[in-house]
Amino acid sequence: MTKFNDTILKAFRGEKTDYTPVWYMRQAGRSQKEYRELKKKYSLFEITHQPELCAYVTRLPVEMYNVDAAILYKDIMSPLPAIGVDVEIKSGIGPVIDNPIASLQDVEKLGTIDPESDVPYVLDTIRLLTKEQLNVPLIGFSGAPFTLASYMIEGGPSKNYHKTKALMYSDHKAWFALMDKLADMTITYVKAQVNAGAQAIQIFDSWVGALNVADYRTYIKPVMNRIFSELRDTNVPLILFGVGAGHLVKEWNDLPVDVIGLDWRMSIKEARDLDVTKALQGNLDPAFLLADWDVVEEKAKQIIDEGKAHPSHIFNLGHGVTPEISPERLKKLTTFIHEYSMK
Ligand SMILES: O=C(O)CCc1c2[nH]c(c1CC(=O)O)Cc1[nH]c(c(CC(=O)O)c1CCC(=O)O)Cc1[nH]c(c(CC(=O)O)c1CCC(=O)O)Cc1[nH]c(c(CCC(=O)O)c1CC(=O)O)C2
Repeated sequence: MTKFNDTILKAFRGEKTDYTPVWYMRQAGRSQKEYRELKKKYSLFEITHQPELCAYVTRLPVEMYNVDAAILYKDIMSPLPAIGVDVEIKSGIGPVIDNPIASLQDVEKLGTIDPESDVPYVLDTIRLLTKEQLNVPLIGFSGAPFTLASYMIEGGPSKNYHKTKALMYSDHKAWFALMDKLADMTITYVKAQVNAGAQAIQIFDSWVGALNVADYRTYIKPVMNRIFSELRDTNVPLILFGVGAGHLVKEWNDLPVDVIGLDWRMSIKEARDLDVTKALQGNLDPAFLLADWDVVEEKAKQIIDEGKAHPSHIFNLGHGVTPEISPERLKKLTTFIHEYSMK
């Protein structure tokens, strides 16, 4: 195995690096033909329950694109069955939950997670990857309470989160009990991933941008503060990411996180102009990867240049790789980022 490359860990910690490190959200799976072949035989949950296979899927993009980190192949829904949520991933729909949360009684029925007995395959995959297979860091992850709750209350993906917000606004007891249960689950689950070997953690609060700043402060910030404060003890870098959450970055900058992940709606410079001091991760709109190469290069240069104005930037997309993006494009982009940022 070649020498371990810890460049991205330095960038996560806010240190200057020789080049801009890069990884892509949803880099595993999606457009790779090796993965698509596997998906004809196995569902996401079937892959994640088999550590050798799951490690293979996690490694594929590292080997194919030469990215600076791996992210464990699994879904933000993966820990939910352990606490009593009947979740299924339906093709063409996404996660579907048969027993949605509607009241405090529903919240009280939720259990707790014991990672070693509930998700041993997740921990075994991490051990396999970090002890034997990878020469770059492995990022573990969890969904955040608001984003997980949105699926648990709506019963599946949503456009407007009306049921979620209705519960949040009208039943404070149920809402805060749910946030606490999901925070406990997240903390225990993430700590287990770190103990198994994960070297950084991303918390996906993908849909929290649906809230305004005042509601974020009232209903979400305290629980996120608790999660990150408790996770600080793990000593691994902590990344927080959300979609359409530019209006929340000042709030995020107050939290004990190391890195803020931006989607493409707010530039790196705009975030810096708001006095965001944390390391920044992002933020090429994945749609660029379907455009002509010179357009991609132009935009990537701008992002790298803006990132370099401050010690630490980690290149990423503004959200996940989509299935139609070609692996060759991602490989070319990675090489370009590495070479251009070294100049
Ligand atoms: O996004 C999709 O693929 C559509 C369905 C969907 C899933 N989870 C979901 C959604 C969105 C929604 O419906 O609200 C719900 C979901 N999963 C996830 C997030 C966080 C985020 O991306 O902002 C979210 C919420 C936000 C979002 O949809 O992007 C995280 C996730 N899913 C997944 C991964 C792992 C990976 O892609 O390597 C990861 C995270 C790690 C990473 O960024 O790499 C994997 C995943 N989830 C899912 C699938 C489809 C499985 C199948 O069809 O059998 C797949 C695999 C694939 O894309 O080929 C199901």
